[in-house]
Amino acid sequence: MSPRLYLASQSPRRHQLLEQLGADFVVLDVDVPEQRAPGESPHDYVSRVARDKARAGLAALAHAGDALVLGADTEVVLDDDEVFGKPRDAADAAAMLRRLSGRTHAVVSAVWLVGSGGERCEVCVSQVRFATLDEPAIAAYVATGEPFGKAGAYAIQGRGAAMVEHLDGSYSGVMGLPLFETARLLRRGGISPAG
Ligand SMILES: Cc1cn([C@H]2C[C@H](O)[C@@H](COP(=O)(O)OP(=O)(O)OP(=O)(O)O)O2)c(=O)[nH]c1=O
Repeated sequence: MSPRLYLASQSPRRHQLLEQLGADFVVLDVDVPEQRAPGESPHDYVSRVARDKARAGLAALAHAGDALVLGADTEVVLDDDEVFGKPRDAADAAAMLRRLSGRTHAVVSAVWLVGSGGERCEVCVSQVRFATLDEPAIAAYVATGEPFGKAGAYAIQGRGAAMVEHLDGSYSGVMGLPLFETARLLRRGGISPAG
C-alpha cells in the first residue's frame, strides 16, 4: 500500500495541479514565514521555504507513521538576485510588473517531500519573457485583482498569459507546482500517482 500523502499548501493552484497527477492527498494548513536571509541565494531561499512548509506539515500530524508531506514554494527572480514574492498591495504589484516589462525573468519552484524516513527535493527553474507593458496595461491588469497572492504579481494560467511572450521551462512550475518533478519525487517516495 502507498504511504499517505499530504500537501502542506493553501494554494488552490497547487491543489489543482496535484489533482492533475491523479494523486490522493489531504491538505494541511501551515504557516511558514517567507523571508530571505542576508546573503541567501534565491535558489537556496526558495528551497528552504518549501522544505520548512513540508516539515511544518509533518510536525502538525498527530501520528506521522509512514505519511509523506509535500511542500512547495515559488518565487520570481530578476537578474539572478532580485526576488519578487507576492505583492503587498496594488502599488507593489504595479512596481513588480514595471520591472518585469520587456525582460526575461526566472521562476524558481522548489518541491520537498518529507517523511519520518527521509527528505527529498526537486528545484525547477523556468525562464519567462514578458512583453513590454505600458502604464495603462499595468493599471488594467492590477485592477483585475489577479496579481494578488501570485509571485511576481502575475498568473500565467490567467489573464497574465497575454503578457508572456515566451516560456522556456515548466508551465506547471511557473503556476506553483512543477508536475514532472513532483511526479518523480512521488515515485521515489513510493507513491505512484498515476495509479
Ligand atoms: C508566477 C506565478 C505564480 N503563481 C502563484 C503560485 C503560488 O501560489 C504563488 C507563490 O506563492 P507561494 O508562497 O509559493 O505559495 P502560496 O503562499 O500561494 O501557497 P502555500 O505557501 O500555502 O503553498 O504564486 C501563479 O499562480 N501563477 C504564476 O504565473
